[in-house]
Amino acid sequence: MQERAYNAGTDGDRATSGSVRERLERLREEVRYHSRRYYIEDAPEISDAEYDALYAELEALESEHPDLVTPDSPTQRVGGEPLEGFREVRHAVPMLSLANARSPEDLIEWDARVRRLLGEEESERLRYVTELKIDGLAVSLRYESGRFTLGATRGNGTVGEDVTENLRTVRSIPTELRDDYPPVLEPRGEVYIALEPFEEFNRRREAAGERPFANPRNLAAGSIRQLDPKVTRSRPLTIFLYGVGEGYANYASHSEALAALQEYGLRVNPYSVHETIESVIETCKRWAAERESVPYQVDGVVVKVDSREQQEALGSVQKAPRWAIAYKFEPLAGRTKLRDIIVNVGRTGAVTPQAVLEPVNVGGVTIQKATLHNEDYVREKDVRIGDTVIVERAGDVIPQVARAVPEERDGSETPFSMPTHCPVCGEPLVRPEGEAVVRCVNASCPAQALEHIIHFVSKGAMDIDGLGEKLAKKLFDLGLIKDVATIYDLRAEQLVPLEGFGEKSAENLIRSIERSREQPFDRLLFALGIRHVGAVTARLIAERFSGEELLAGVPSEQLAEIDGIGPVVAQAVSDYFALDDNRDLLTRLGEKGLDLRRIARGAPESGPLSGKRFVITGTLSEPRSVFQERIEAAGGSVASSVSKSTDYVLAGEAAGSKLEKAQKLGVAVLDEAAFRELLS
Ligand SMILES: NC(=O)c1ccc[n+]([C@@H]2O[C@H](COP(=O)([O-])OP(=O)(O)OC[C@H]3O[C@@H](n4cnc5c(N)ncnc54)[C@H](O)[C@@H]3O)[C@@H](O)[C@H]2O)c1
Ligand SMILES: [Zn+2]
Repeated sequence: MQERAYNAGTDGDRATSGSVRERLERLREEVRYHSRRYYIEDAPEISDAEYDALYAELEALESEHPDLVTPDSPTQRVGGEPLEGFREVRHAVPMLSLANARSPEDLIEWDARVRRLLGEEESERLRYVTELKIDGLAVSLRYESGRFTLGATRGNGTVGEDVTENLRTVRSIPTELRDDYPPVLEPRGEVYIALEPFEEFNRRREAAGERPFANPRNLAAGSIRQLDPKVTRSRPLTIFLYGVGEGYANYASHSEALAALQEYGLRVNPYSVHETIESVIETCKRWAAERESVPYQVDGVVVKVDSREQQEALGSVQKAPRWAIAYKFEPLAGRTKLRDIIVNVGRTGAVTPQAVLEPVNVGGVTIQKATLHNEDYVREKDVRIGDTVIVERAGDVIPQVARAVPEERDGSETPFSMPTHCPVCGEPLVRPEGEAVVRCVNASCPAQALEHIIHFVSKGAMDIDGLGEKLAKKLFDLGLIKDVATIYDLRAEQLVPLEGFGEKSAENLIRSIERSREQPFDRLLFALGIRHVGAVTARLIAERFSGEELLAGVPSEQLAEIDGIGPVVAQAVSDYFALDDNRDLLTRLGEKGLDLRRIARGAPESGPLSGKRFVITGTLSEPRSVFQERIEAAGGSVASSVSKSTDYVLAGEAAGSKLEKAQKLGVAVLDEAAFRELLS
């Protein structure tokens, strides 16, 4: 299996690639190879999305040819074999995998099947539980008379590895349960590492000259399947429990079991209960849209039939129960061709290489451009023009080229070299010492002015509807706008003769420019594009200082007194206003009627939470937007960072630095129950 695995999966002309039997065997070999890399060696070579695509192809082909399905096919077996060096543990109740749903339609189909199997009468009391699908390592914990006696990995589902000593080092796994637990209880869950500690861990590793880990899942799995518990202890592992193996019969339902686990002192994955599949779908969609608000890696939502009796009636097929299904989020990675590498001059003069891609759908968004960060990155990753590349979208970060696929090269690919002169103004570029970034330092470089304009009119900034990147460039090239202040001098007559404009659309644009004058001062401050000043920082500054005050000059020490603003940001802001050109710009904007007043704290409206400022952190039983809506409906508001002016922090599971900050500042912290009470 040294042959490059994924070639077969992307083979265009399948009819010529041998008989179905051969193709099946080749796919199986590939899937087996990558399963071994993933489950046994904790060192995957391809992304989950790529693996899932291979697996789906195998499944599809097998379902077309059911007679060719062999019992040793990866579709028929769970995970991997136990590692040597560990004692084997035979699971009393098998630890299974989950069937996948990739769309709401899949869930509807699954619901119909469940109802059909249960029969009409039973279906009437059908309830579902939804939980986030955590990307970590499945383990089973055995408690006898309330004492932790045995911990095991899933292994191949029937036989796992004894990792008791390693699990003892995980602080969120209690050695003793509290309250009245059953004599034998086997809670099951996922050991994982949250994103923040993962990044911190990698930072420290890199500082020590060691290689960083690719993702939290690999680090968590590698840390548990580790022969030396001392190493495990040094890893920021934690656990969420989401089920019970042996001892499950003590509970009438899944949700009852979860509530009990919580009573015993175990950390339970947040969950919510639903009466209909529509409500389940709604929740799945919300989580998909808000997956980035979850402080640990999740790749979907698990939907489970709540009643234990119903679960038993439904039973299992092959390697997964019929009573549960995983709604998978769209992968945030895709594979495509790199057509070209161009360089982009940003509004701070930073010159960054950008990938021009063959359009590819990544997590529901079509991507045509992605960042390549800087010259060193391109060199280290050896990304060449013409390469097949893997593109990733992580959080709200700009898509990036994660790596090239060198196996796909045909020799026509060309390496990239950074230009020596600014592609926009022609001045020589400089690379300040110790920096990875190449810059154009020409203050009158038009690229910077144009980038400023594009940022200024964008959605999060002044939000001028109808004035997008393309049009901004056109107006700039025609000399109709020179800087952001001149946007407000535009007249409809100037627009009408332009291609794509009529009288009506010209007036519409002028109207939306007019409207943008009413944007609050923090938006304007953000729109100016001051280095390091994002939307949140702008708001913090605008709460304290007005435009006039900033124009008069606020010393950086005074800015740094604002909670949430550090010395670097404070310096950048005071530097900005120290420049005549910048002061002049703000003055001109003020003359054009833009609001330079400080924004006062939100005036109280009616409602039990009127005037109260919330920050939401951690994972709650429902997506954050649900809670935000409730807060706003009750007259409160939600901010993204904790400061002295925050009234409450609503904290779910695995709340990180925001919770710490709230505690430090003495801000009241609410859990869901306390929040509900406050609302009523
Ligand atoms: N990159 C690779 O090379 C590679 C190789 C093999 C597998 N994989 C990845 O592994 C996954 C497939 O793994 P699988 O078949 O073991 O199962 P799965 O991850 O799809 O589903 C079952 C597992 O989900 C986990 N889980 C998380 N939250 C849960 C919850 N709330 N309730 C119940 N279970 C929960 C449990 O560990 C359980 O064992 C895919 O995401 C696949 O992409 C990747
Ligand atoms: Zn330039």
